[in-house]
Amino acid sequence: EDEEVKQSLVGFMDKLAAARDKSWGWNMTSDPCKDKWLGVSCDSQLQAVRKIVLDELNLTGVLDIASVCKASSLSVLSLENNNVVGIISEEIGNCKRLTHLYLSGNQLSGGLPDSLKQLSNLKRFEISNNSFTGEVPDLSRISGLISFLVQDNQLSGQIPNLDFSNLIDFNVSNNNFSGPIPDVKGRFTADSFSGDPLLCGELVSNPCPPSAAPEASKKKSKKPSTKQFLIYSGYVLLGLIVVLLVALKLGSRKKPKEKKVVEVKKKGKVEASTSSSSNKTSATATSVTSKATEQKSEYSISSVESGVVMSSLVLLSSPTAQGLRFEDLLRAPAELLGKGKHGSLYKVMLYNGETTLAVKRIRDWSISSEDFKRRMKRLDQARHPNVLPSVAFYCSKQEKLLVYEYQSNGNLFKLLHGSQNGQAFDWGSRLNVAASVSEALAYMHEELYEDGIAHGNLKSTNILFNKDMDPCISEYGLMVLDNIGQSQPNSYKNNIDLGFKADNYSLGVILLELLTGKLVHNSGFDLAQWVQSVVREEWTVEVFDKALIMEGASEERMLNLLQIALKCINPNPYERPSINQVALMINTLKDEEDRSIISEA
Ligand SMILES: Nc1ncnc2c1ncn2[C@@H]1O[C@H](COP(=O)(O)OP(=O)(O)OP(=O)(O)O)[C@@H](O)[C@H]1O
Repeated sequence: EDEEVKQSLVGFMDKLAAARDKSWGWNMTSDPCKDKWLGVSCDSQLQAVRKIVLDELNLTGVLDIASVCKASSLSVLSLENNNVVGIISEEIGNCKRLTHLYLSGNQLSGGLPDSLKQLSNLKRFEISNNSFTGEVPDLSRISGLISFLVQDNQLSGQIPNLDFSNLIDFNVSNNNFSGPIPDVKGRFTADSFSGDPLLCGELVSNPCPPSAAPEASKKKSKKPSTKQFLIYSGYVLLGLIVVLLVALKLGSRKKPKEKKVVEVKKKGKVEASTSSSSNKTSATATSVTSKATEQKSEYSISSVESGVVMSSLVLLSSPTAQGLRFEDLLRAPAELLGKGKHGSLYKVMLYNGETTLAVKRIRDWSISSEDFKRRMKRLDQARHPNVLPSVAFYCSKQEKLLVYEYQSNGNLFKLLHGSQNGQAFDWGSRLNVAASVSEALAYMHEELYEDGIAHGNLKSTNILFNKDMDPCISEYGLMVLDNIGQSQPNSYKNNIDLGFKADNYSLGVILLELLTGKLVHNSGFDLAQWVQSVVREEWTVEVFDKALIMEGASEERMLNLLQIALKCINPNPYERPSINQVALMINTLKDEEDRSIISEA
């Protein structure tokens, strides 16, 4: 770990247990990951602290959230059944990757910070048996929450607005909650609400007074209306500022731009010199020459060649693209990374290597410019932390360019099949990838179903690792219809539903890759067929990657994941489960895995 993070962690432990056994580690002369501090688990790739589990250790000190959240990769914090005092401070919002917070059975107090609602990855929130007071912040936007246990505190206000169809554990009993019990979709019984005398509803056999609901909604509707008014005025103001800025920018750029087009026209072609040995294409300013013999930059556009004024680069909402101009892309040194059936991918270094982008050039995509633009803008709205967004795009009749941030940590294919510099890709990390990818895909499917935009080309080379080594699905929605047929031979190209079901199949194949460590296709070998035949012969355990067996990964959970994968690759698309179901099943498995690690620790 980073020295600074280490220092914060030691500070966190100093406050929890000033006098502690030396054998725990937790000091500046050792490393939390390499020297295995008590209760600490690390990410095998990043060597960064992922889990801190310090249950039942008689800790009597103060909880220092600010320090522990300096470990930015922290996903699990568990201090159950100690005697820790203090509060959950606002800095909890810095624990961006936190998925599991277990603080039940302590003497924590104070209100719950508003920043809790920023923890978009949170799955389990368990703080029962403490002395928390006040209202619970609005957690309705944390879509992945599956456990919410806050019983035996002094929380008040209305029951928080959660997605009850997603929750597996829920308990608000023995608090001071009041008002009507929401529709829990038949998933929870009266036990979850007992000991809150001010609650009303059928479940607790305490009918709500007829005035209660309208009163509550009256009160509610009054508050948001002022709030909404402020929000809307904010939007209008923001809109005006943006329009003004754009107008100013356009005004200031107009003249030089016209000049540039004339310049390009005069010079004829935009040229680039290509170094044949390294695939490197450099299209620097000096290479803009009129020599007809030289090759055109791979991603320079035909409209320039034919002298037609080019349409400009459309910048999307990512800050990376701010100020990016099409000319910048044309002039920057570029390296060809891959050339597929439908397009090529370039690594482009801008501003002396300050920014590195990946530019996908797609040819022959029979989509109208309008549809393409609409699609790109729609994709820009559907954002998920595990989906790589496009930062800009360019569209002409002949070709489309899509610009992404370059991810330097490689892709899932390389991690599984390439040389890993001796680093193991362990079962926990594989399950993590499966859970994150399936969740992200489920989110995108839900957001984009109405628009009929599936991924269309999901495979392990399209799962990239970002700087935190979190998996990110790339090239979502660049579906060239042929590709659906490629990943799933029986699909009917024009049917949107089948497009989504094809993603499902592709996800199943990725799960098989994670489980077997084998290539999807290899000189006549077909992974899906092979796994199905081995399972038919009842030699199921034979399919698993030897590295996983050696590591002692749970056979039961590997078998469960295999069952999920087999459901996804069902030859009948309509019998495949939805990605939402798949994500839920994988997350339950991951939770079991996390639980087992916590109980082992
Ligand atoms: N934004 C990115 N940052 C870094 N590497 C990327 C990025 N996007 C793609 N890559 C990598 O570049 C290589 C080439 O990508 P490309 O998309 O051309 O090929 P592919 O994924 O194998 O095939 P397809 O054309 O079917 O998508 C792949 O190894 C891919 O993982």
